[in-house]
Amino acid sequence: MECFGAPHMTATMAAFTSPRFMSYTIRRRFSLLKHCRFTTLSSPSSLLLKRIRCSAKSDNCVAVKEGVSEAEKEDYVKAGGSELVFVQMQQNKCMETQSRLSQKLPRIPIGECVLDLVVIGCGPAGLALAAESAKRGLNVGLIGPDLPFTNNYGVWEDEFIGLGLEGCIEHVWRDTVVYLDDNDPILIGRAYGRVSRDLLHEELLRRCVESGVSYLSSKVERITEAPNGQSLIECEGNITIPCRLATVASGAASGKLLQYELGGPRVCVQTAYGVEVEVESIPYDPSLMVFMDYRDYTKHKSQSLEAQYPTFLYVMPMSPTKVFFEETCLASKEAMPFELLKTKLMSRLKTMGIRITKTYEEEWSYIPVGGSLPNTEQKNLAFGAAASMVHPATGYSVVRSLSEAPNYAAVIAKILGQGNSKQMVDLGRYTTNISKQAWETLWPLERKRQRAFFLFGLALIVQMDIEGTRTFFRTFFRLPTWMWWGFLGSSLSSTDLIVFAFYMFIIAPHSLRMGLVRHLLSDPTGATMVKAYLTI
Ligand SMILES: CC(C)=CCC/C(C)=C/C=C/C(C)=C/C=C/C(C)=C/C=C/C=C(C)/C=C/C=C(C)/C=C/C=C(\C)CCC=C(C)C
Repeated sequence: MECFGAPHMTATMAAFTSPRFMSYTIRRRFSLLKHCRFTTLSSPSSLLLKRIRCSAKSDNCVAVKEGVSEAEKEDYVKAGGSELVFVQMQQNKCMETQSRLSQKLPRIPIGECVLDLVVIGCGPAGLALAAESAKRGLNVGLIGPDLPFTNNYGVWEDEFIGLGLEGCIEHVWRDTVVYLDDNDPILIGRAYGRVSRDLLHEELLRRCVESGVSYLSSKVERITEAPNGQSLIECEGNITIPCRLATVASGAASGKLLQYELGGPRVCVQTAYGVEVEVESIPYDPSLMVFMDYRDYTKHKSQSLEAQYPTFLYVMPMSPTKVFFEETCLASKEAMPFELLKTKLMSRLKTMGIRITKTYEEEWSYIPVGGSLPNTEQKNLAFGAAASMVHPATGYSVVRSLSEAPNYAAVIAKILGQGNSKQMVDLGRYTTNISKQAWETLWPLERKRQRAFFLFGLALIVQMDIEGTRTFFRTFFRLPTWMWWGFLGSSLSSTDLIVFAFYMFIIAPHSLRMGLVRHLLSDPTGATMVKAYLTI
């Protein structure tokens, strides 16, 4: 669930890149900006440009399969595609609906004090953590580009109610449905909501204002450590902000500010292409959200596409004729090309007899899943996707970040409170150890075990063909509700996950059982999972 679009000219691209990860969302909006081209939300890098390219001539964004050379990158910059253009464009756009952080939050006083905590990144995870930390009496600064939220999140309604954020849900479906084949659909019995990115932004910003967070609209170049143990946040424009602790919450692109464990599992990718459209009619019940439609719409006409990248349709009917469709590849080793996703979506809709009469928005989504954990020996902390908090087997993360922010903030406040600022300044090493306590709160052994299990599941999913995927999810959704609800919400303990695994094994058809055992014995994630469970 996410972004939007523009017709002939506007292409916005929110991109997050790092040597380790790359994540981006590209939006087009079909009405407003006329002269914009493209840029990245965070720093453009050659890695990003290898994957994405926007045509400066046509002003349309296209995802490209081939790499983009440094020379082409330079040509692009010469042609006027600068980060600044993008940021301005984003800001012009967001001003329609979302407040600027810099309008509502006081500016970080530069050169006047040492902040307790700097949170880098202004997405949901960053805002939530900044607000929660300031609420606990810390002097908190938030740093990042003053850009709007571009994602439209989909959430289980009960989880958002639990966070006190139900007011940010713009549409609720009383139930959710999964189609795996032409047999009976599976009714999940759980209400699903579409989060309004505007309302969520407003609410989290309000919490920052109320708790006294200060703000600097800038891009962080690096974090260094002063001899006295302070962290120095070096921002563009030669601005340096000293603080006692820094937490990076700038998404999966935070690689240059953080260190990650070496030799971890490879990063896989969840890709999706979506459109919000007006149609003549839809063959779905508008009161139900379609979580996954894995039905064979090609009727075997397009075997190669299905075999290479099994995808499903994610559908949010907003009314009997207004609907959001998203063709989604749950996870693959290599990113599924966006053009292919789009072709599949259009061909699926055509086969289903769905005629689009108007397109409101278009969205591309790229979410890295899996990969390594941050190195918990480092002094700088992380939160949200930067801290590998994205659920490896589903790609969901916002609920986990929002729900863990209060506890994480409490631990940060506690450990900063353990040493007065003199101790912290004098004893750099002491501060490092203090960070370790916070890391262990985020990634205790128990969480690491759960994650090892999810990574095992992710490795299993990416090797399945479409038929295997259908069999797998037929089994998954036959588990007792608490099990698969808990699995999707990351709330099963590592012991629960063992029960989950055995249950799944027992009810699985023979072919899947064999697959599970083979995977356990042969895939490296199987051995890692067993090791994680044996570590005490
Ligand atoms: C923008 C945004 C944010 C977004 C966009 C895109 C989209 C739309 C997305 C969507 C998504 C979704 C819907 C998702 C979903 C997902 C799911 C459902 C998932 C699930 C998963 C599951 C799993 C992984 C499981 C696993 C399991 C296992 C691993 C098991 C195991 C077992 C065993 C091992 C057994 C053994 C035994 C013996 C040996 C005896």
